[in-house]
Amino acid sequence: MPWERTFPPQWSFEKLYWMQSGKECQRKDWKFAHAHECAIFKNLNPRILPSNARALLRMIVRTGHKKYTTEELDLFSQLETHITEIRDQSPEQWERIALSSKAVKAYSGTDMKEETISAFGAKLELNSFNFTNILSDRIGLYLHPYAALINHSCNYNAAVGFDSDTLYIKATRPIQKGEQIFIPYVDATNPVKLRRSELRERYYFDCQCAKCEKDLAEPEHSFLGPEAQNDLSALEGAEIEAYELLNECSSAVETDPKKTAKRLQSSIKFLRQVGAWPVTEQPLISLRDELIASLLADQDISSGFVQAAVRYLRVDPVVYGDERHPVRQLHAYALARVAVSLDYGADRGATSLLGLGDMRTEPTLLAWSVLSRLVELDDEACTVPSFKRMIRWLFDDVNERFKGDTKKPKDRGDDIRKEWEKMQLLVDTALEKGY
Ligand SMILES: C[S@@+](CC[C@H](N)C(=O)[O-])C[C@H]1O[C@@H](n2cnc3c(N)ncnc32)[C@H](O)[C@@H]1O
Repeated sequence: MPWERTFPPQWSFEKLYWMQSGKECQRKDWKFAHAHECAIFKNLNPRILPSNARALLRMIVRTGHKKYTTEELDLFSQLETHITEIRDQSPEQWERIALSSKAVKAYSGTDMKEETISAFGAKLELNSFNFTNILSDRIGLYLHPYAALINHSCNYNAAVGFDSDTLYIKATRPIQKGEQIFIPYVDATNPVKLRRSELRERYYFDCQCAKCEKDLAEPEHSFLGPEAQNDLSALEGAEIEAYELLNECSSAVETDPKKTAKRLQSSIKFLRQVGAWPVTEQPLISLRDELIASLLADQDISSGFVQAAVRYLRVDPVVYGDERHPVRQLHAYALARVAVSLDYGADRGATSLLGLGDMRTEPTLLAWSVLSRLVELDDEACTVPSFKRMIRWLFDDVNERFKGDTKKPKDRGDDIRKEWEKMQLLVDTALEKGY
Protein backbone atom coordinates (compact mmCIF):
# COMPACT_ATOMS: atom_id res chain seq x y z
CA MET A 1 0.00 0.00 0.00
CA PRO A 2 1.47 3.39 -0.92
CA TRP A 3 2.50 5.50 2.01
CA GLU A 4 1.61 8.78 0.40
CA ARG A 5 -2.10 9.36 -0.08
CA THR A 6 -4.37 12.17 -1.07
CA PHE A 7 -6.64 13.25 1.76
CA PRO A 8 -10.35 13.79 1.45
CA PRO A 9 -11.24 17.49 1.63
CA GLN A 10 -12.96 17.20 4.99
CA TRP A 11 -12.89 14.75 7.84
CA SER A 12 -16.48 14.64 8.85
CA PHE A 13 -16.37 10.87 8.89
CA GLU A 14 -17.55 9.08 11.99
CA LYS A 15 -14.85 7.16 13.79
CA LEU A 16 -14.85 3.43 13.22
CA TYR A 17 -14.02 2.53 16.69
CA TRP A 18 -13.33 4.11 20.02
CA MET A 19 -13.41 3.00 23.56
CA GLN A 20 -12.76 4.63 26.84
CA SER A 21 -12.71 3.88 30.48
CA GLY A 22 -13.80 6.09 33.34
CA LYS A 23 -17.14 7.73 33.93
CA GLU A 24 -16.88 10.33 31.20
CA CYS A 25 -19.08 9.52 28.24
CA GLN A 26 -20.07 6.09 29.51
CA ARG A 27 -23.59 6.71 28.30
CA LYS A 28 -22.33 7.39 24.77
CA ASP A 29 -20.07 4.37 25.02
CA TRP A 30 -23.07 2.23 25.89
CA LYS A 31 -24.99 3.41 22.84
CA PHE A 32 -21.97 3.10 20.59
CA ALA A 33 -21.08 -0.49 21.43
CA HIS A 34 -21.15 -1.61 25.01
CA ALA A 35 -24.81 -2.64 24.90
CA HIS A 36 -23.72 -5.46 22.57
CA GLU A 37 -20.70 -6.48 24.63
CA CYS A 38 -22.14 -6.43 28.09
CA ALA A 39 -23.37 -10.04 28.13
CA ILE A 40 -19.95 -11.24 26.92
CA PHE A 41 -18.15 -9.30 29.68
CA LYS A 42 -20.57 -10.67 32.29
CA ASN A 43 -19.68 -14.22 31.24
CA LEU A 44 -15.98 -13.39 31.40
CA ASN A 45 -16.18 -11.86 34.89
CA PRO A 46 -13.83 -11.68 36.89
CA ARG A 47 -11.37 -11.93 33.99
CA ILE A 48 -10.62 -8.64 32.25
CA LEU A 49 -9.47 -8.70 28.64
CA PRO A 50 -6.43 -6.56 27.77
CA SER A 51 -7.40 -3.32 26.01
CA ASN A 52 -6.26 -4.50 22.55
CA ALA A 53 -8.41 -7.64 22.83
CA ARG A 54 -11.35 -5.57 24.08
CA ALA A 55 -10.94 -3.27 21.11
CA LEU A 56 -10.88 -6.23 18.75
CA LEU A 57 -13.93 -7.76 20.37
CA ARG A 58 -15.78 -4.49 19.98
CA MET A 59 -15.00 -4.29 16.27
CA ILE A 60 -16.08 -7.86 15.66
CA VAL A 61 -19.29 -7.48 17.67
CA ARG A 62 -20.18 -4.20 15.93
CA THR A 63 -19.45 -5.78 12.55
CA GLY A 64 -21.75 -8.70 13.47
CA HIS A 65 -24.51 -6.20 14.33
CA LYS A 66 -23.93 -4.43 10.98
CA LYS A 67 -23.03 -1.22 12.81
CA TYR A 68 -20.51 -0.10 10.19
CA THR A 69 -21.43 1.33 6.82
CA THR A 70 -20.02 -0.20 3.64
CA GLU A 71 -17.91 2.90 3.20
CA GLU A 72 -16.44 2.53 6.69
CA LEU A 73 -15.65 -1.13 6.15
CA ASP A 74 -14.17 -0.33 2.77
CA LEU A 75 -11.85 2.24 4.27
CA PHE A 76 -10.93 -0.11 7.07
CA SER A 77 -10.11 -2.88 4.62
CA GLN A 78 -7.66 -0.56 2.85
CA LEU A 79 -5.64 0.25 5.96
CA GLU A 80 -2.10 -1.08 6.23
CA THR A 81 -1.60 -4.20 8.40
CA HIS A 82 2.08 -5.26 8.03
CA ILE A 83 0.75 -8.68 8.86
CA THR A 84 3.56 -10.45 6.97
CA GLU A 85 6.21 -8.48 8.85
CA ILE A 86 4.47 -9.15 12.17
CA ARG A 87 4.36 -12.89 11.43
CA ASP A 88 7.96 -13.04 10.18
CA GLN A 89 9.74 -10.55 12.42
CA SER A 90 7.71 -10.28 15.58
CA PRO A 91 6.71 -13.72 16.90
CA GLU A 92 5.62 -12.36 20.27
CA GLN A 93 3.27 -9.79 18.75
CA TRP A 94 1.98 -12.40 16.32
CA GLU A 95 1.29 -14.83 19.13
CA ARG A 96 -0.52 -12.14 21.13
CA ILE A 97 -2.72 -11.20 18.16
CA ALA A 98 -3.45 -14.88 17.38
CA LEU A 99 -4.37 -15.56 21.01
CA SER A 100 -6.65 -12.49 21.14
CA SER A 101 -8.32 -13.60 17.91
CA LYS A 102 -8.95 -17.07 19.29
CA ALA A 103 -10.45 -15.61 22.47
CA VAL A 104 -12.51 -13.01 20.61
CA LYS A 105 -13.87 -15.67 18.25
CA ALA A 106 -14.86 -17.86 21.19
CA TYR A 107 -16.40 -15.08 23.30
CA SER A 108 -18.27 -13.35 20.48
CA GLY A 109 -19.54 -16.50 18.80
CA THR A 110 -18.80 -14.92 15.41
CA ASP A 111 -18.51 -17.12 12.35
CA MET A 112 -15.64 -14.96 11.06
CA LYS A 113 -12.43 -16.91 10.40
CA GLU A 114 -9.64 -16.57 12.95
CA GLU A 115 -7.29 -15.26 10.23
CA THR A 116 -9.74 -12.48 9.39
CA ILE A 117 -9.99 -11.54 13.06
CA SER A 118 -6.16 -11.53 13.28
CA ALA A 119 -5.99 -9.18 10.31
CA PHE A 120 -8.47 -6.89 12.13
CA GLY A 121 -6.24 -7.11 15.20
CA ALA A 122 -3.08 -6.24 13.28
CA LYS A 123 -4.88 -3.29 11.68
CA LEU A 124 -6.05 -2.01 15.02
CA GLU A 125 -2.56 -2.20 16.51
CA LEU A 126 -0.99 -0.35 13.60
CA ASN A 127 -3.62 2.26 12.97
CA SER A 128 -5.19 3.22 16.27
CA PHE A 129 -4.21 6.19 18.40
CA ASN A 130 -3.85 6.37 22.15
CA PHE A 131 -7.13 7.96 23.10
CA THR A 132 -6.58 10.66 25.74
CA ASN A 133 -8.59 13.16 27.72
CA ILE A 134 -7.83 16.87 27.35
CA LEU A 135 -5.11 16.61 29.99
CA SER A 136 -3.35 13.91 27.94
CA ASP A 137 -4.16 11.00 30.27
CA ARG A 138 -4.56 7.80 28.31
CA ILE A 139 -8.11 6.48 28.46
CA GLY A 140 -8.33 3.98 25.60
CA LEU A 141 -7.74 3.41 21.90
CA TYR A 142 -9.21 5.29 18.96
CA LEU A 143 -9.34 4.37 15.31
CA HIS A 144 -10.32 6.81 12.62
CA PRO A 145 -10.10 5.61 9.01
CA TYR A 146 -8.89 8.93 7.61
CA ALA A 147 -6.66 10.01 10.46
CA ALA A 148 -5.04 6.55 10.28
CA LEU A 149 -3.74 7.50 6.84
CA ILE A 150 -1.46 10.22 8.16
CA ASN A 151 2.19 9.34 8.01
CA HIS A 152 4.84 9.95 10.60
CA SER A 153 7.68 12.42 10.77
CA CYS A 154 9.86 13.30 13.77
CA ASN A 155 9.86 16.71 12.11
CA TYR A 156 6.06 16.78 12.16
CA ASN A 157 3.80 19.67 11.20
CA ALA A 158 0.63 18.50 12.98
CA ALA A 159 -0.45 16.79 16.19
CA VAL A 160 -3.39 14.67 17.27
CA GLY A 161 -5.69 15.80 20.08
CA PHE A 162 -9.01 14.59 21.47
CA ASP A 163 -11.95 16.51 22.78
CA SER A 164 -14.34 14.02 24.33
CA ASP A 165 -14.96 11.57 21.45
CA THR A 166 -13.84 13.92 18.67
CA LEU A 167 -10.41 13.60 17.13
CA TYR A 168 -8.60 16.75 16.04
CA ILE A 169 -5.53 17.08 13.85
CA LYS A 170 -4.01 20.47 14.61
CA ALA A 171 -1.25 22.13 12.61
CA THR A 172 1.75 22.77 14.86
CA ARG A 173 3.27 25.11 12.30
CA PRO A 174 2.08 26.74 9.08
CA ILE A 175 1.47 24.13 6.36
CA GLN A 176 1.73 25.16 2.73
CA LYS A 177 -0.93 24.13 0.25
CA GLY A 178 0.03 20.74 -1.18
CA GLU A 179 2.48 20.01 1.65
CA GLN A 180 2.04 16.57 3.20
CA ILE A 181 0.68 16.41 6.76
CA PHE A 182 2.84 14.49 9.23
CA ILE A 183 2.23 13.62 12.86
CA PRO A 184 4.64 12.05 15.37
CA TYR A 185 3.87 8.35 16.05
CA VAL A 186 6.47 8.30 18.81
CA ASP A 187 7.82 10.89 21.24
CA ALA A 188 9.89 13.09 18.92
CA THR A 189 11.91 14.44 21.87
CA ASN A 190 13.52 11.00 22.31
CA PRO A 191 17.02 10.32 20.98
CA VAL A 192 17.18 9.27 17.35
CA LYS A 193 18.21 5.69 18.15
CA LEU A 194 15.21 5.15 20.41
CA ARG A 195 12.77 6.80 17.99
CA ARG A 196 13.97 4.66 15.14
CA SER A 197 13.88 1.42 17.06
CA GLU A 198 10.29 2.14 18.23
CA LEU A 199 9.22 2.99 14.67
CA ARG A 200 10.85 -0.14 13.27
CA GLU A 201 9.42 -2.42 15.95
CA ARG A 202 5.90 -1.06 15.89
CA TYR A 203 5.45 0.37 12.40
CA TYR A 204 8.05 -1.43 10.28
CA PHE A 205 9.74 1.52 8.61
CA ASP A 206 12.83 3.73 8.93
CA CYS A 207 12.11 7.42 9.23
CA GLN A 208 13.92 9.52 6.63
CA CYS A 209 12.97 12.94 8.00
CA ALA A 210 15.32 15.92 8.21
CA LYS A 211 15.48 15.64 12.02
CA CYS A 212 16.60 12.01 11.84
CA GLU A 213 19.14 12.88 9.17
CA LYS A 214 20.58 15.68 11.31
CA ASP A 215 20.55 13.64 14.54
CA LEU A 216 22.14 10.62 12.85
CA ALA A 217 24.99 12.80 11.56
CA GLU A 218 25.90 13.84 15.12
CA PRO A 219 27.76 11.53 17.50
CA GLU A 220 25.61 10.07 20.25
CA HIS A 221 25.64 12.12 23.49
CA SER A 222 27.24 15.05 21.65
CA PHE A 223 25.27 17.35 23.97
CA LEU A 224 27.42 16.28 26.93
CA GLY A 225 30.52 18.28 27.83
CA PRO A 226 34.07 16.94 27.21
CA GLU A 227 34.49 15.85 30.86
CA ALA A 228 31.41 13.68 30.76
CA GLN A 229 32.56 12.18 27.48
CA ASN A 230 35.57 10.71 29.36
CA ASP A 231 33.36 8.55 31.50
CA LEU A 232 30.52 7.70 29.20
CA SER A 233 30.10 4.19 30.56
CA ALA A 234 28.89 5.44 33.99
CA LEU A 235 26.53 7.86 32.31
CA GLU A 236 25.20 5.31 29.88
CA GLY A 237 24.42 3.07 32.87
CA ALA A 238 22.53 5.94 34.52
CA GLU A 239 20.74 6.63 31.26
CA ILE A 240 19.62 3.01 30.89
CA GLU A 241 18.39 3.01 34.51
CA ALA A 242 16.48 6.23 33.87
CA TYR A 243 14.69 4.70 30.89
CA GLU A 244 13.89 1.61 32.95
CA LEU A 245 12.42 3.82 35.65
CA LEU A 246 10.34 5.67 33.05
CA ASN A 247 9.07 2.35 31.72
CA GLU A 248 8.07 1.38 35.24
CA CYS A 249 6.27 4.70 35.70
CA SER A 250 4.25 4.29 32.52
CA SER A 251 3.29 0.68 33.14
CA ALA A 252 2.72 0.59 36.91
CA VAL A 253 -0.94 0.42 37.87
CA GLU A 254 -0.49 1.38 41.50
CA THR A 255 2.59 3.11 42.82
CA ASP A 256 3.63 4.97 45.90
CA PRO A 257 4.04 8.54 44.58
CA LYS A 258 6.39 9.57 47.40
CA LYS A 259 8.74 6.68 46.67
CA THR A 260 8.51 7.21 42.92
CA ALA A 261 9.24 10.94 43.31
CA LYS A 262 12.35 10.11 45.38
CA ARG A 263 13.61 7.66 42.76
CA LEU A 264 12.94 10.13 39.95
CA GLN A 265 14.67 12.91 41.87
CA SER A 266 17.79 10.85 42.45
CA SER A 267 17.85 9.75 38.81
CA ILE A 268 17.63 13.41 37.71
CA LYS A 269 20.31 14.44 40.21
CA PHE A 270 22.64 11.71 39.08
CA LEU A 271 22.38 12.58 35.40
CA ARG A 272 22.72 16.31 36.15
CA GLN A 273 25.63 16.09 38.55
CA VAL A 274 27.70 13.34 37.03
CA GLY A 275 27.23 14.21 33.42
CA ALA A 276 25.92 17.77 33.42
CA TRP A 277 23.07 16.35 31.37
CA PRO A 278 21.12 19.27 29.80
CA VAL A 279 17.56 19.64 31.11
CA THR A 280 16.34 19.82 27.52
CA GLU A 281 17.57 16.33 26.59
CA GLN A 282 15.87 13.01 27.16
CA PRO A 283 15.56 11.11 29.45
CA LEU A 284 15.60 14.22 31.66
CA ILE A 285 12.55 15.74 29.97
CA SER A 286 10.36 12.72 30.74
CA LEU A 287 11.89 12.18 34.18
CA ARG A 288 10.81 15.70 35.11
CA ASP A 289 7.31 15.21 33.68
CA GLU A 290 6.92 12.07 35.79
CA LEU A 291 8.42 13.82 38.81
CA ILE A 292 5.88 16.64 38.60
CA ALA A 293 3.04 14.11 38.36
CA SER A 294 4.36 12.13 41.35
CA LEU A 295 4.97 15.21 43.52
CA LEU A 296 1.47 16.46 42.87
CA ALA A 297 -0.03 13.02 43.48
CA ASP A 298 1.84 13.06 46.81
CA GLN A 299 0.33 16.52 47.58
CA ASP A 300 3.83 18.04 47.63
CA ILE A 301 2.47 21.08 45.83
CA SER A 302 5.38 23.44 46.46
CA SER A 303 8.01 21.07 45.03
CA GLY A 304 5.65 20.34 42.12
CA PHE A 305 5.35 24.09 41.57
CA VAL A 306 9.13 24.58 41.40
CA GLN A 307 9.52 21.66 38.99
CA ALA A 308 6.64 22.90 36.83
CA ALA A 309 8.39 26.30 36.73
CA VAL A 310 11.68 24.66 35.67
CA ARG A 311 9.79 22.95 32.85
CA TYR A 312 7.94 26.11 31.85
CA LEU A 313 10.96 28.42 31.90
CA ARG A 314 13.89 26.23 30.92
CA VAL A 315 12.73 23.06 29.21
CA ASP A 316 9.73 23.80 27.01
CA PRO A 317 10.97 26.93 25.19
CA VAL A 318 13.85 24.83 23.83
CA VAL A 319 12.08 21.51 23.32
CA TYR A 320 8.86 22.92 21.85
CA GLY A 321 9.96 26.17 20.22
CA ASP A 322 6.45 27.38 19.49
CA GLU A 323 4.33 28.68 22.37
CA ARG A 324 1.22 27.35 20.61
CA HIS A 325 2.43 23.76 20.71
CA PRO A 326 -0.17 21.62 22.54
CA VAL A 327 2.33 20.15 25.00
CA ARG A 328 3.67 23.57 25.85
CA GLN A 329 0.16 24.87 26.36
CA LEU A 330 -0.69 21.95 28.63
CA HIS A 331 2.43 22.51 30.74
CA ALA A 332 1.68 26.24 31.03
CA TYR A 333 -1.84 25.44 32.20
CA ALA A 334 -0.42 22.94 34.72
CA LEU A 335 1.92 25.59 36.16
CA ALA A 336 -0.96 28.06 36.51
CA ARG A 337 -3.16 25.42 38.13
CA VAL A 338 -0.46 24.46 40.66
CA ALA A 339 0.20 28.13 41.41
CA VAL A 340 -3.50 28.67 42.09
CA SER A 341 -3.67 25.70 44.44
CA LEU A 342 -0.60 27.02 46.30
CA ASP A 343 -2.58 30.14 46.96
CA TYR A 344 -5.55 28.09 48.10
CA GLY A 345 -3.44 27.23 51.12
CA ALA A 346 -1.52 24.24 49.81
CA ASP A 347 1.91 24.08 51.42
CA ARG A 348 4.17 27.08 50.99
CA GLY A 349 7.41 25.24 51.54
CA ALA A 350 8.90 25.81 48.10
CA THR A 351 11.30 28.51 49.17
CA SER A 352 12.53 26.70 52.27
CA LEU A 353 12.83 23.53 50.22
CA LEU A 354 15.32 25.34 48.07
CA GLY A 355 17.04 27.15 50.92
CA LEU A 356 15.87 30.59 49.87
CA GLY A 357 14.75 31.45 53.37
CA ASP A 358 12.23 34.23 53.53
CA MET A 359 11.71 34.79 49.83
CA ARG A 360 8.01 34.91 49.13
CA THR A 361 6.26 34.67 45.82
CA GLU A 362 2.72 35.66 44.85
CA PRO A 363 1.65 32.53 42.96
CA THR A 364 -1.76 33.87 41.91
CA LEU A 365 -0.14 36.81 40.17
CA LEU A 366 2.14 34.38 38.34
CA ALA A 367 -0.86 32.24 37.45
CA TRP A 368 -2.59 35.36 36.11
CA SER A 369 0.45 36.18 33.99
CA VAL A 370 0.67 32.63 32.55
CA LEU A 371 -3.07 32.44 31.89
CA SER A 372 -3.35 35.88 30.31
CA ARG A 373 -0.69 34.81 27.80
CA LEU A 374 -2.59 31.57 27.10
CA VAL A 375 -5.81 33.52 26.58
CA GLU A 376 -3.96 35.92 24.26
CA LEU A 377 -2.83 32.93 22.17
CA ASP A 378 -6.25 31.27 22.26
CA ASP A 379 -7.07 31.69 18.53
CA GLU A 380 -3.77 30.32 17.32
CA ALA A 381 -3.12 27.60 19.91
CA CYS A 382 -2.99 24.01 18.64
CA THR A 383 -5.28 22.80 21.41
CA VAL A 384 -8.85 21.48 21.41
CA PRO A 385 -11.93 23.61 22.27
CA SER A 386 -12.53 22.10 25.75
CA PHE A 387 -8.93 22.80 26.71
CA LYS A 388 -9.33 26.42 25.66
CA ARG A 389 -12.52 26.63 27.73
CA MET A 390 -10.69 25.19 30.73
CA ILE A 391 -8.07 27.93 30.44
CA ARG A 392 -10.78 30.60 30.34
CA TRP A 393 -12.50 29.18 33.42
CA LEU A 394 -9.28 29.20 35.40
CA PHE A 395 -8.49 32.71 34.18
CA ASP A 396 -11.96 33.88 35.26
CA ASP A 397 -11.42 32.22 38.64
CA VAL A 398 -8.05 33.94 39.08
CA ASN A 399 -9.47 37.32 38.02
CA GLU A 400 -12.21 36.85 40.59
CA ARG A 401 -9.58 36.69 43.33
CA PHE A 402 -8.30 40.13 42.41
CA LYS A 403 -11.80 41.58 42.32
CA GLY A 404 -11.59 43.64 45.50
CA ASP A 405 -8.05 44.92 44.75
CA THR A 406 -7.62 48.56 43.84
CA LYS A 407 -4.99 47.71 41.23
CA LYS A 408 -5.93 45.08 38.65
CA PRO A 409 -3.27 42.54 37.61
CA LYS A 410 -3.11 44.02 34.12
CA ASP A 411 -1.88 47.27 35.70
CA ARG A 412 0.70 45.52 37.87
CA GLY A 413 3.36 45.04 35.22
CA ASP A 414 6.23 45.82 37.63
CA ASP A 415 4.97 43.37 40.25
CA ILE A 416 4.59 40.67 37.61
CA ARG A 417 8.12 41.29 36.36
CA LYS A 418 9.41 40.97 39.94
CA GLU A 419 7.48 37.72 40.39
CA TRP A 420 9.15 36.30 37.31
CA GLU A 421 12.58 37.41 38.58
CA LYS A 422 11.92 35.51 41.81
CA MET A 423 10.81 32.50 39.81
CA GLN A 424 14.00 32.63 37.76
CA LEU A 425 15.97 32.62 41.01
CA LEU A 426 13.98 29.67 42.36
CA VAL A 427 14.55 27.78 39.13
CA ASP A 428 18.28 28.60 39.07
CA THR A 429 18.63 27.41 42.65
CA ALA A 430 16.71 24.21 41.91
CA LEU A 431 18.92 23.49 38.93
CA GLU A 432 22.14 24.30 40.81
CA LYS A 433 21.07 21.81 43.46
CA GLY A 434 20.77 19.22 40.73
CA TYR A 435 16.98 18.96 40.63
C1 LIG B 1 -0.95 4.30 10.36
S1 LIG B 1 -0.29 3.80 8.83
C2 LIG B 1 -0.25 5.28 7.93
C3 LIG B 1 -0.95 5.16 6.60
C4 LIG B 1 -0.25 4.31 5.58
N1 LIG B 1 0.83 5.05 5.00
C5 LIG B 1 -1.21 3.88 4.47
O1 LIG B 1 -1.06 4.33 3.34
O2 LIG B 1 -2.12 3.12 4.78
C6 LIG B 1 1.35 3.50 9.34
C7 LIG B 1 2.21 2.92 8.25
O3 LIG B 1 2.48 3.89 7.25
C8 LIG B 1 3.83 3.79 6.81
N2 LIG B 1 4.52 5.05 7.16
C9 LIG B 1 4.09 6.03 7.97
N3 LIG B 1 4.97 7.05 8.02
C10 LIG B 1 5.99 6.70 7.22
C11 LIG B 1 7.22 7.33 6.87
N4 LIG B 1 7.56 8.52 7.36
N5 LIG B 1 8.06 6.67 6.05
C12 LIG B 1 7.73 5.45 5.55
N6 LIG B 1 6.58 4.80 5.84
C13 LIG B 1 5.71 5.42 6.67
C14 LIG B 1 4.43 2.61 7.54
O4 LIG B 1 4.28 1.48 6.74
C15 LIG B 1 3.56 2.51 8.77
O5 LIG B 1 3.53 1.23 9.32
